[in-house]
Amino acid sequence: MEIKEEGASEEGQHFLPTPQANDTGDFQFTSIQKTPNEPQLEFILACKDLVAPVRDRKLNTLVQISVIHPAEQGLTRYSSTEIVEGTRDPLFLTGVTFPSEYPIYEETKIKLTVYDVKDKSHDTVRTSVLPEHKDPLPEVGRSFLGYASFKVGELLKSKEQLLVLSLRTSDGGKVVGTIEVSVVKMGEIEDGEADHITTDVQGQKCALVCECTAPESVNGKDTLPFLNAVLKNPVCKLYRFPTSDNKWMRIREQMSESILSFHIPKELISLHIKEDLCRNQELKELGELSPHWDNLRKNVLTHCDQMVNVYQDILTELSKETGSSFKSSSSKGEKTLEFVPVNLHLQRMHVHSPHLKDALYDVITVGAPAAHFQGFKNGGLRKLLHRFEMERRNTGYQFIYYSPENTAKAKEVLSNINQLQPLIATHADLLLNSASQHSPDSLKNSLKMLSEKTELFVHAFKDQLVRSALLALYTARPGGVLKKPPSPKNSTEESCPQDPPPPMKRQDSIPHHSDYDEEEWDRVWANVGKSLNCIIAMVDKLIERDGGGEGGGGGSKGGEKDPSLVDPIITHPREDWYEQLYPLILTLKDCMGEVVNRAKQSLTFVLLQELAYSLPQCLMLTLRRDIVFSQALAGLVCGFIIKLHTSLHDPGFLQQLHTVGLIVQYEGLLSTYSDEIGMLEDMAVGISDLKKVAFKIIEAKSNDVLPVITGRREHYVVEVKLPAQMFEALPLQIKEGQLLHVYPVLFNVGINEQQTLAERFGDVSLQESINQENFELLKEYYTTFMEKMPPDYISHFQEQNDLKGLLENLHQNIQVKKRKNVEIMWLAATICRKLNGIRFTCCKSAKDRTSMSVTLEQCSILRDEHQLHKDFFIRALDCMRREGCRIENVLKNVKCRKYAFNMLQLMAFPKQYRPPEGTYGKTDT
Ligand SMILES: O=P(O)(O)O[C@H]1[C@H](O)[C@@H](O)[C@H](O)[C@H](O)[C@@H]1OP(=O)(O)O
Repeated sequence: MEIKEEGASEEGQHFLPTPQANDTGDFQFTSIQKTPNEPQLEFILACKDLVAPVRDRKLNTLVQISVIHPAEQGLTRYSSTEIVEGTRDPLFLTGVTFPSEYPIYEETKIKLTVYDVKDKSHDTVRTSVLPEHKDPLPEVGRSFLGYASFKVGELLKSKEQLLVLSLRTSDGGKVVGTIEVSVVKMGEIEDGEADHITTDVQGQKCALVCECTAPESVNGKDTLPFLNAVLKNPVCKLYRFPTSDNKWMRIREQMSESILSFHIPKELISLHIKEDLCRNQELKELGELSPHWDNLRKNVLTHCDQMVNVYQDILTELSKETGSSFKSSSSKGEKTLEFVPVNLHLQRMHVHSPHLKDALYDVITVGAPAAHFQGFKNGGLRKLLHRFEMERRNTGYQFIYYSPENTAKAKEVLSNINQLQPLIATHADLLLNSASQHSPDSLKNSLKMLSEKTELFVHAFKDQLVRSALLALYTARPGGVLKKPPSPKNSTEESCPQDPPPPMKRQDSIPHHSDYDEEEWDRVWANVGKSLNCIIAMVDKLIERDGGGEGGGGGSKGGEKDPSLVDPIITHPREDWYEQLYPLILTLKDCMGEVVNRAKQSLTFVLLQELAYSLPQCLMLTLRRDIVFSQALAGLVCGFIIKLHTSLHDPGFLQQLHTVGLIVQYEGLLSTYSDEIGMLEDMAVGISDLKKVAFKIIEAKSNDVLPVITGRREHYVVEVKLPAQMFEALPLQIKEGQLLHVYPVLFNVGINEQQTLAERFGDVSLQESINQENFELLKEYYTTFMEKMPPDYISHFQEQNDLKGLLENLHQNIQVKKRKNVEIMWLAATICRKLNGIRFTCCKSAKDRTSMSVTLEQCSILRDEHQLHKDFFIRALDCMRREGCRIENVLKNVKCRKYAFNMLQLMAFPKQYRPPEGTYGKTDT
């Protein structure tokens, strides 16, 4: 068949197969036998004896790979190799990979077109995916040398899965060299596995025999279906690079988006709505207040109700985005997508190198969590929150100042009450149930549970804040102040609502009122404990008299019984336990109800104070913080799930997970200049807020594997589901639902031209203090890690890693005032990887600077951990930046295959962060 390049579309579309792409119509095609979730076909290319159109011209060649689907005549551009310079026998380091989802069959035809590139700066100026051209695109800066084509089935059935094809001119006549196509299989155990292409790589003779050691199943293939439920639209790229001992390593780069980008924000917004509705209800139930406070409450409620509507509208809009898994950089300012992280991806590098175990290196790349729609004119959260708090502390009246810690405490106690009260009621009912069954063992167990929960409940109120809030609320009640007639201010307040409000009450002069009976609260509160003791005593007595008294009730504690309360109990042989216990349980519930009532109202009054000051501003700040947190959380959950799945078979990791928790390290590339200062301020708070998140692993009971979030702004629990088989293999502590903690740290180093301005004329103190503060956090984590992990683990760990040295080095680099000190990022990332942590890289859009950084990190790992040949470091870097996943990321975001840098900008970049010629330029972002 004559191949005509009809309707050739831009490379890169292959990773987004349309539904039609899978539709084979009436035709029956032969599927390729494949390992689940592994690419269907991967091959590498080399040319030999290429004939230059002009004699003596040195050839700079690349191969463009196109696909002709069997049911169609048209040709789809699929990918390209890198340009290999100055040789007639180019051996390409960039290979070709067809992911498992790609509609490829044995009948699919592959066309390989070889070009001679004359001007590299033009080579990647293939900008748009949209226009469809009838004829081959006029190739600026390159000329056609020859082409060859083959059917996938021919390659797969060929001897040793190798084809040597003649390259012909476009009229199909003249042979202009040969091209070798060789199938590769990553990570498969093959004795004496060999590459068959022998050639000279840039004058370096490579022993082209890959002596692959049996690789471990780094993919955790059994966990992949589960992981694939959250990862979507993978893009895969394949490379082979020489090692320092002249062997080959193979690298597969993969980049996937995640449906968590949208799922987590939706979950979170629903929780905010629930939390705020509940708070609004509690404000309404605060009871009668004096006119000043009542007006304040009305005002607060009006605004808070409006705010709930705002969240509801956003949720409605987001709910329309069913199935979405990617927010592009160009949508970062869209109001309805504010809660969704920008350009979130898993960037994975799978390395298969001789003599070493296969290894996976994951980085989550995402735009810095920031409130783009609200903008950065007044800075970001770090500054805004600080300023707001200072103003609140120092100005105004009309409200009582409670510190942010006290406000947070009030929210925590309220939430504990809301959780514990129904729990205690349930356990009390279970106790009655056991009593009616006359079962001593079950009675003891129920009592144990009831005692534990009630003790927690009583403990929740052991706080001075509740006392002071009770008094404050007392004085805010209409009757509360009237009891003290001598105060004219107080008496007028009741009769004359228009009068000026009472002066602000400072926290350092916590409300005090002589008529207020502080001990009343103590009595109410203590009654809960007392009524529990009555129940314990009664259970002990019932069991004892039943003849089963081998040790008393499960919950009783020496000295805690109040005999005066137990004595009046009249008992009978084989008495009705239910009847004996029922009134005591009723009393417990009543006492608890009383405590809950008072505490709830008083703490809600504390929350009223928080909202009362500078109301719209306060709510906007909360919204901003929620937005930033949502973006950060979506990334974190994605990172956590991926980490869990890839490390599930590592007992050391699992132990670390439940004894120490996980370090989560963020690399920021934002500059401390102009708007990006605000972004960094948002990001710093968003990441720090992730401390409020804990994970819990639960067994998946259905096909719905999406994580579930519970909690409220002060504390969230993310439940991650695992299939039964995997769940069973977990350590007991994790299976029992122990909360798993994360320790986020952020290190930022601005690298662009804006950072140059900041360093010369601006201020870098924000970056300095963030790095300093986060270094302390990282050090704390390391100390806990060393303390909590078992000694034999630690001694082995220390043999392998000099973490102490790395930390010292990082500290010195943070202290030293060196411009664009990118060593900080390398050290922080290395420490994170060695500590089994979750890695993130962020810039404004996670598109350009992030791409430079992750590709540099990947190649540095290949150099340091997998003996990448030192002469190939830059070539490997250029391959990844030119034809790898990250250029596809740029294309996905801005529909243009160019990093958004210009020459001037790049001159300001540290050298290793500059992309190769022809891959950057002006784009419409
Ligand atoms: O992915 P980023 O590095 O945040 O993209 C920047 C790019 O670095 C910069 O050179 C360019 O001028 C744009 O500002 C890019 O940001 P966009 O958000 O506009 O893609």
